[in-house]
Amino acid sequence: MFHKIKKEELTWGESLGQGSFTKIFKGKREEYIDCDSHQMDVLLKVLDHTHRNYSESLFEAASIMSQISHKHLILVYGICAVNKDNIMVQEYVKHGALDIYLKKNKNKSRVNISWKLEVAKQLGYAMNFLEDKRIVHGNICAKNILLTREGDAMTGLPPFIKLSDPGISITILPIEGKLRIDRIPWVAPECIGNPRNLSLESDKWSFGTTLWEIFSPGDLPLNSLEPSQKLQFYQDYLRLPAPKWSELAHLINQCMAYQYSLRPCFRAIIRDLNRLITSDYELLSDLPPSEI
Ligand SMILES: Nc1cnc(-c2cc(N)nc3[nH]ccc23)cn1
Repeated sequence: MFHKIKKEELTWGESLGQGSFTKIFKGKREEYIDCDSHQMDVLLKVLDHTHRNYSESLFEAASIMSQISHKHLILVYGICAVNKDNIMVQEYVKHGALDIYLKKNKNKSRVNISWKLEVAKQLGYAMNFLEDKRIVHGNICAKNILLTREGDAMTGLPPFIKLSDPGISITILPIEGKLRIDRIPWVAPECIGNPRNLSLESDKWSFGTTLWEIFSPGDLPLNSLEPSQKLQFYQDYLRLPAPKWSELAHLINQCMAYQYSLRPCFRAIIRDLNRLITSDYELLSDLPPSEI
């Protein structure tokens, strides 16, 4: 299941904010290797004990990911139980979540089309790895993509991302609450009525929404809609505003097919992303990012 971490190994640092049922802190973990002590930066994800049933879901999701290792998946070191709180100890990823990073670097030349395509392709590799292992993530979105390396266009050094754990699964979120509706348009339509429809196919829908996020200039999809309007969006089989780059729009719409059996596998998605990378998108590159 999980490696048990002693609280004496951990030093608590600054608060980095909070998720739906979690508080996150930067920290350090003292590790002894061959009698030498090593301090490493870690992220401490605390689940407040008032939501104990959510904690099982949080740790179950993370434990699935910690049983596999891939360069584009977050590393979970283990769990530390302190008093009634459960703390997940993860590797610390220097540049944080992609959604914040995209907003902060909206008009920076560094975050150009090839940068975004590279990030999308790396996410595709992580998802293809999970698909091959028949592992459903369940919460693919820019907020759960972490940036290990910003990359440098001058030296041609690409960015490097890691997919974070999915956090609380929508199968746990109560339908009466608006938390599940709030996840529209990331959560696939078939999962709104019955979250147990969460599947490898629903991850493809979320990948499409995340592609849209990566290429939109820091906007959130359907951000202006009320929860009831978000539901209506699915009932009317509507689509997100298409980016001007028609090949990209086509790939996003293929992933976000309402008929889940029509969504492409990640091997095909990676092939299509490679085609976008080699296409003459240079023609687009003189457009401002918001025009893609
Ligand atoms: N596994 C993770 C997850 N998030 C971070 C992170 C890094 C940062 N620079 N600012 C942040 N603000 C919030 C979270 C965070 C780091 N590692």
